[in-house]
Amino acid sequence: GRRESTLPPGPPTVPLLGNVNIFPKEFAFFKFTEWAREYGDLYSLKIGPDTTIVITSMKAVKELMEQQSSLTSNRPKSYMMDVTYEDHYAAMMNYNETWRLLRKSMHSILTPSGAVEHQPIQAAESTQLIYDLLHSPEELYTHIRRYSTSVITSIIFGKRFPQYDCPEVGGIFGALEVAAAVTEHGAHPPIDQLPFLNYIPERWASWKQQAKLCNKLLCRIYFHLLSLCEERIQRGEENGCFLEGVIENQEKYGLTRKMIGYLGGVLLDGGAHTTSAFLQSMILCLMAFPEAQKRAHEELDRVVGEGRAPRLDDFDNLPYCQALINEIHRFRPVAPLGMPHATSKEVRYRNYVLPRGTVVFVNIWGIYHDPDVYEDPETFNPGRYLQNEFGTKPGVDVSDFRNNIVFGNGRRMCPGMHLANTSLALNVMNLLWAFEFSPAIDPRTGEHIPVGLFNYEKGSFYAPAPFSCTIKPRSSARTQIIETEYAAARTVFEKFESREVAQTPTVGATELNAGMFT
Ligand code: HEM
Repeated sequence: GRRESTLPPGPPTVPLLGNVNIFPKEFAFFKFTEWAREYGDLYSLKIGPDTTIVITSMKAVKELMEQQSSLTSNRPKSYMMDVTYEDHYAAMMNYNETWRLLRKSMHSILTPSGAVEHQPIQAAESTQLIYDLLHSPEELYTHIRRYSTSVITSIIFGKRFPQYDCPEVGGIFGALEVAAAVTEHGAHPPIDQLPFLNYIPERWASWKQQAKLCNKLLCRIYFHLLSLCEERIQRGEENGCFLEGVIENQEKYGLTRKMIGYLGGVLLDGGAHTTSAFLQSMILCLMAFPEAQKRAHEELDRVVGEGRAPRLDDFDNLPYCQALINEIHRFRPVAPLGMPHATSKEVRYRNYVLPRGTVVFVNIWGIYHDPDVYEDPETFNPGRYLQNEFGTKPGVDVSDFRNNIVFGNGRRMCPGMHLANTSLALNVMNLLWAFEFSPAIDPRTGEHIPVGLFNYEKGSFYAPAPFSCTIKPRSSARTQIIETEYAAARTVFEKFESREVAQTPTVGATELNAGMFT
């Protein structure tokens, strides 16, 4: 547990455990940020004999995660991930030949030109989102979840979900929440660093039961969706989804059926929760900072007007909406600690030596909330991104900055980034063009319910806990247009709603309701 002299500094250690006793159990980025202010932009934590480093500056991200990306692109060994994904995450996602083949197979979603093919379903789903909000605004939270799940399952598996109460959608989110909770760092004992913990029998080791159950829940969903895709191919009813291309090239890529199911699953996990967390945070910010909402409304009125709905090509002419997206990423990043990387060999950086297997966190929260870099970082102010591209204070050296840090770094950069950017642009435009969002009124007091800017769920992703909100359409002309656009979107939906034979699984409601994870 003792810190080697060749490591960056960090909090004092205790014998054997190192820093295990002070490793935060939830919302680790808050503590990581406090430590960054004390120990600097590169510090280390000892987790038993293993080393973790935390990076909290754009300069160190560039020098270590990008310029030395060939050494810092592994994923840490993780018992929870191995059980949850039956070893497939490690097999597919470690930086090896399989990973390279998979990245190749992801071409149709990875590249900007490939992602363009999926825009029609993204636009149609976004239309359904505003249609749903028009008709049942009180279900905001579940409408956003339906949207983000349906758009990703359509693109990846070719199957859409028109309602939230399809058994799959609730199941997907239930399972993803469980997965995010059980795989959160600090949420369970450090089994990877202290392997003797693995000898604890399952009946006393709640984390073992949770990982197994999580695997069961996720598997049912992934392979159910894969069967639907396979059936469609057999019927000759392909709809251009991502997995059709993978199945067609299965031999070329050397993938088993199980790997294909997990590949789809990993993309689903990566895409559903993130997009919905972003949109929910956006609505919280719009309620809490009405001035920002007003400016976005004014810009949309000027550029789009109320005679038609926004189109994707409007986005280039909407600098304030672009700034709003950057500010939401900064203010409430969906993955405040990204996803941890690990070093594949010994790495030398500054005057330090980081051993092979060092876990590396990029503390996105700490970078984006640094008062030396951002004026008043705890205030939501999209305008900062109009003053300069990176929203920084005057005089800050921005030579190492980039705005897509929220999507990760180096060779592991998020493969869904282009799809996500399209989704965010479409929804920011549509939601703000169509509605005004304000805090809900407490029926007992008649007062506004305060906006819970820190009322967020635990887990690897930072997503708001369910909240209420008043949503008003901005004009009857817009209401009319939403109805017409939704009717037109039906033609896009049809091919993602083909008849099915595969039985819908019971997606773990019993286990979830059994309160095993509460
Ligand atoms: C707002 C939206 C999103 C955000 C903020 C986001 C963020 C991230 C981050 C921070 C990582 C870790 C990168 C790293 O390790 O350096 C990641 C990885 C990943 N993302 Fe996203 N993501 C988003 C949307 C999506 C979408 C739509 C998809 C699917 C189409 C997706 C699929 C994935 C996958 C599969 C990985 C793991 C890649 C690997 O391990 O090599 N993400 N994402």
